[in-house]
Amino acid sequence: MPSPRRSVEGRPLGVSTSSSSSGGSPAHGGGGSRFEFQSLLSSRATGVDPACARLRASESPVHRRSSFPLAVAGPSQAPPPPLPEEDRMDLNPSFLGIALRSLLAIDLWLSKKLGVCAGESSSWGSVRPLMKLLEISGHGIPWLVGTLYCLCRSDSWAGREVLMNLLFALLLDLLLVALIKGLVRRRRPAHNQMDMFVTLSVDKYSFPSGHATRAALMSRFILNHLVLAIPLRVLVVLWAFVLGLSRVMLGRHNVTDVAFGFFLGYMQYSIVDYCWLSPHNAPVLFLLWSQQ
Ligand SMILES: CC(C)=CCC/C(C)=C/CC/C(C)=C/CC/C(C)=C/COP(=O)(O)O
Repeated sequence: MPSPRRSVEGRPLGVSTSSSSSGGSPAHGGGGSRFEFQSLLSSRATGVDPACARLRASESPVHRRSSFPLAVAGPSQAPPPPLPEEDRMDLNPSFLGIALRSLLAIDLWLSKKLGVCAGESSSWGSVRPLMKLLEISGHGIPWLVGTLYCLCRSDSWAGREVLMNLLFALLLDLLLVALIKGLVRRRRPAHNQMDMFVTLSVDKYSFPSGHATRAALMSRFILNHLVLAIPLRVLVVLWAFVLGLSRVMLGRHNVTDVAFGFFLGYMQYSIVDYCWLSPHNAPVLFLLWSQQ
């Protein structure tokens, strides 16, 4: 009977070629050798060095899971059925889980550190009124009211077209943010004071930041449809960035809420641009509005 080499854990590391060719007498619990025999055969068939294949197999958590019980089980116990190849996919969620948990921990730690205006007594508490002013500048209501007002006052078709699309962009943003907030249901940071100006019911949730989506969407919209001097263009980008930062400083959001909000707002503009409403593709809308 061939004597298999063993690892320090007592697991068979492989069987000799002679035992393999003669069918392989189970060296340790029967099924363990068969498992090794198969891995050696497959490595030879693919032209891989058997030593490397054995090492990889013994390092693989999939292999470890199936071979460990075999090493301790008695010869009378039947080996568990071999794990299907696709079972290796099970490893990804745990690795992804660890990565996500680490990212979440960094996010929470950084957000708490940056939440310097979360309360009046916070280290930057004196800047809080300024941050709240910024909050109003990115709120949905002033933007909606302002757009509707300009739409009523506009006397050119070109102006009406741009404003109609701005209104569409704002409504799309409200809808998408409410939808994602309702689905994800991530709570706002514990250090946040819920003293925001007019909120919807989903605004008790923080992912994504509605102010960040609006900031990215509006700044992209303005930069693409308003002819502005360079300093004003820089100011628009700066406003969007500082508005996003102020959400974390006020303790309203975690960093990832704002980062995803910027990304979503940027993508929303692409949707608006793609579906651009004009008297050609939405004549009813423009006719209805001109009759107001
Ligand atoms: C006027 C028209 C045509 C429609 C009104 C649509 C509507 C339901 C408007 C509500 C606006 C509103 C209350 C928005 C909430 C904005 C807000 C507080 C977002 C939260 O931002 P966050 O950064 O804290 O996530």
